[in-house]
Amino acid sequence: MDRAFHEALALGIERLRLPVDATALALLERYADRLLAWNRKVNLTAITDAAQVAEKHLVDSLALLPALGGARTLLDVGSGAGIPGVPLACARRDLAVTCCDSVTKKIAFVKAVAVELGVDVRGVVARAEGKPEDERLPRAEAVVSRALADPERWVPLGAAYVAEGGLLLAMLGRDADEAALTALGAAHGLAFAGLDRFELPLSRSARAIARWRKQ
Ligand SMILES: C[S@@+](CC[C@H](N)C(=O)[O-])C[C@H]1O[C@@H](n2cnc3c(N)ncnc32)[C@H](O)[C@@H]1O
Repeated sequence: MDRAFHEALALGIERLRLPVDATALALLERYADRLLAWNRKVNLTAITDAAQVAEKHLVDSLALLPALGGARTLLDVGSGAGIPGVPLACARRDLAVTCCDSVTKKIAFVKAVAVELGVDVRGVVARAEGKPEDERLPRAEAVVSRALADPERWVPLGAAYVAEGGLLLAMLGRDADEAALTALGAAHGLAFAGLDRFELPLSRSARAIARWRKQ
């Protein structure tokens, strides 16, 4: 990967004060390299510029690290090429990650890259419809999705996969509204646990991460 990739990754990690060690940096670089290599044959991402991959895929995923707390299992619903699940597994090597997507070729990439990197990521081809047992999907201590659905659809769907006492996470943009998110969670048995706003340093894109706890 080129210098712009390394600078974008380092800047994001520094600005957001993310706990990413040297081993994780090496794994993240290999993940980005494999993503772009596969992307020449299989359509996995519209982003092909290395610095943008660093910021919009890697840093955006790693921004979830503080929100995960002590969770030991993570389910990423609609992971596509493994985003955010695989970057999180690179940084938190004690975390058991399941990536699920309804598209077989995307999960084929997730499985291949997990073996190549030696990270704890399981890929499952499934269409998540809120019935974890029928879908061979786990109930996890943290459940997340990126770019899958708006909060009104994601909260009821994602809540079905959260273990008792676990966290549901939503990756949102500028419009995130704390009062609406609190009410939405309450309607589905979730206690609102916080909204963290930040900005991606290069693109200056506004982001927010919402957290709810299953009671
Ligand atoms: C816009 S892509 C986002 C992919 C990835 N999370 C990212 O941020 O790059 C949405 C993905 O969700 C998958 N998807 C949509 N609905 C799904 C469902 N109900 N269960 C599993 N995967 C789903 C699609 O196949 C697609 O790969």
